[in-house]
Amino acid sequence: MKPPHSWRSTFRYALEGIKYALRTQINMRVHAVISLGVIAAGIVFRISRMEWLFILAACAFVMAAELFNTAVEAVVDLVSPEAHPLAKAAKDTAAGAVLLAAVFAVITGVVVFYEPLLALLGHLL
Ligand SMILES: Nc1ncnc2c1ncn2[C@@H]1O[C@H](COP(=O)(O)OP(=O)(O)OP(=O)(O)O)[C@@H](O)[C@H]1O
Repeated sequence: MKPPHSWRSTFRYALEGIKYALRTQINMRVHAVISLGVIAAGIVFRISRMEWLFILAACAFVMAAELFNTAVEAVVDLVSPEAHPLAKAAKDTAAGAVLLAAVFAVITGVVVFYEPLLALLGHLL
């Protein structure tokens, strides 16, 4: 039996996975940039503690879904490089999870930032 990995190496492998997704998936980079922008907006607009929870959950949800999607794509490409209906089902389902998470994130962003953005526009115009 293989010896268990140390906590440190488990963490390092997880970071390698995140770096792999950032390097190979443009969508992951887009999610990361949008998440940073939304976090900056949260600081600027001084959103409430509850709003922070929703915003951070939405960002984490989208990026976790994208990481799972990347993992599914890698496994499918490994085991079924040629076209197969189950390969299609696996990739499409994983992509569906990302879409669902992204829709939740957009709704969360609108609910949280709608009023402060409107107030800011009111000041500027
Ligand atoms: N082996 C396969 N068999 C059947 N259909 C496939 C297969 N690979 C991909 N597809 C179909 O093509 C679509 C796009 O696949 P692809 O691997 O390009 O995914 P992607 O989401 O565009 O990934 P990437 O982010 O790497 O561009 C899948 O959602 C699926 O419908």
